[in-house]
Amino acid sequence: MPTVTMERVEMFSAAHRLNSENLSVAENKETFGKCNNDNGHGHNYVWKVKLRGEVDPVSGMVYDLAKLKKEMNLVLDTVDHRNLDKDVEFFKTTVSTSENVAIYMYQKLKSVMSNPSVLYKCTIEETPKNVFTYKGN
Ligand SMILES: Nc1nc2c(c(=O)[nH]1)N=C([C@H](O)[C@H](O)COP(=O)(O)OP(=O)(O)OP(=O)(O)O)CN2
Ligand SMILES: [Zn+2]
Repeated sequence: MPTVTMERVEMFSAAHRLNSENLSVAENKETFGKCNNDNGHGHNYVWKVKLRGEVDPVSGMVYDLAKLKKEMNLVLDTVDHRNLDKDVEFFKTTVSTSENVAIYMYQKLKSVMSNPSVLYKCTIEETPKNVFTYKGN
């Protein structure tokens, strides 16, 4: 059967602070600079989910978009209008860089998808200039 990729894009707003519990106060300042500011800062993140799979001959779809929308919303609810470091368990022990946000969103989505085998990659655009992609490996 022909293989097709499909992509859905969502946005969310969240606050965070780059700080590692494995670094001293001075090392955190040195490593993360302004992003280590005590009171944090925020982003309007863009989240792109790409699926890849065979087109089902009956439905004509790789994956039902209505289903994907619901599943992505379950993940968005955990981060949108949140403080990532304080509200999301994953980031209590993992620095909230966009590399790790991409990993979190990928793993969380995979855990709620009815057919996770078609999940190809998740991309996080922290700003239009800073873009991060995780493919699950
Ligand atoms: N590898 C990473 N480096 C940095 C990350 C990250 O997630 N991964 N994040 C940050 C900060 O959190 C911050 O989001 C950077 O944003 P911003 O200051 O807007 O980015 P730039 O400095 O590139 O923007 P300019 O417009 O060029 O000033 C930092 N590093
Ligand atoms: Zn940031």
